[in-house]
Amino acid sequence: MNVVWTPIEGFAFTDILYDRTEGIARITLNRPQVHNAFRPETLEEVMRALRHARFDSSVGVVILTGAGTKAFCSGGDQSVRGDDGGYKDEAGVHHLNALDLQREIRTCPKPIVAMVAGWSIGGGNVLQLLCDITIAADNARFGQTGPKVGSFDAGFGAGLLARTIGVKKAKEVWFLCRQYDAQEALEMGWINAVVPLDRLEEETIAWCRRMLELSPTALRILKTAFNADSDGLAGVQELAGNATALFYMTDEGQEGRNAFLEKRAPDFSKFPRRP
Ligand SMILES: CC(C)(COP(=O)(O)OP(=O)(O)OC[C@H]1O[C@@H](n2cnc3c(N)ncnc32)[C@H](O)[C@@H]1OP(=O)(O)O)[C@@H](O)C(=O)NCCC(=O)NCCSC(=O)CCC(=O)c1ccccc1C(=O)O
Repeated sequence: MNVVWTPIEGFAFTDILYDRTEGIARITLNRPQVHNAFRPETLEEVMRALRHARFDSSVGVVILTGAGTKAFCSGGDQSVRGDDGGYKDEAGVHHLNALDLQREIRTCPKPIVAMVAGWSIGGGNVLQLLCDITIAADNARFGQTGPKVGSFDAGFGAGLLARTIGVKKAKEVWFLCRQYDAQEALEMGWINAVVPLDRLEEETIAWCRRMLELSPTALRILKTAFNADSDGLAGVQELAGNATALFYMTDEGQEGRNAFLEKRAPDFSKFPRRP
């Protein structure tokens, strides 16, 4: 399969690549010299691209991946980890903005697919976990290193992992800091599929194409529903926002607005009171 990727113009990214094919936008972490470890600038760029993909109505699915075949992402770049509570940007300001990206992955109303070759480690593996679907190559290896390098992700990194692979396994992952191959990850329910490395892109595109054939509104609301309970009231807010958006598209919702604008009493009598 020959997929033609077209760069998306208008950005001067240094740490990521951003391109598209059909209705699929692809964001590539592009720091292969450090196994695609992220620094604050990397995460800002991913968030900019993700927001752009979100508001581009011709995009239905987003792929998050890493450059090359050796790594998806090895987490926070330890060489810019500072002593003041975060990772330093080029101006010396400390950030923990992986957490911002985590939330944006969850609240993006379009499915996000992690396409993983090689290492998926530390905060990089948490990003993989947060993606809606993960397709891994047979050379992929997954793990958390926090307790080894003086870090931890006690938010989604622990809680969502426990929901995904079970509490005992999640504790094992974090307490032992072992690495797991793609087949083991698949058996744990950590990822969705393992494919030969040379078919990774083809298979990922096939999964994306399937989602592009389906109702975008149904996928959008299902994504929100999967996150709603673990996001608490913010999750309910998002789910409810979808209901409001749909209601705004109905004659009944529009009657209220029209009556206000026309300075008359609304007439809701023609709308059924469904059982
Ligand atoms: C991934 C490895 C197991 C791969 O090992 P190997 O194949 O032997 O390759 P190496 O020779 O080790 O690596 C090649 C090259 O890359 C450099 N490198 C790799 N990973 C990193 C990294 N994370 N940071 C900086 N540099 C990295 C490595 O030094 C080599 O460079 P040379 O110049 O060639 O020597 C192995 O590389 C490995 O274990 N890497 C480290 C994995 C790790 O511990 N990552 C950090 C985990 S902590 C984290 O990610 C927290 C971030 C986070 O998201 C977060 C969490 C909770 C709250 C807030 C936050 C937040 O906002 O940050």
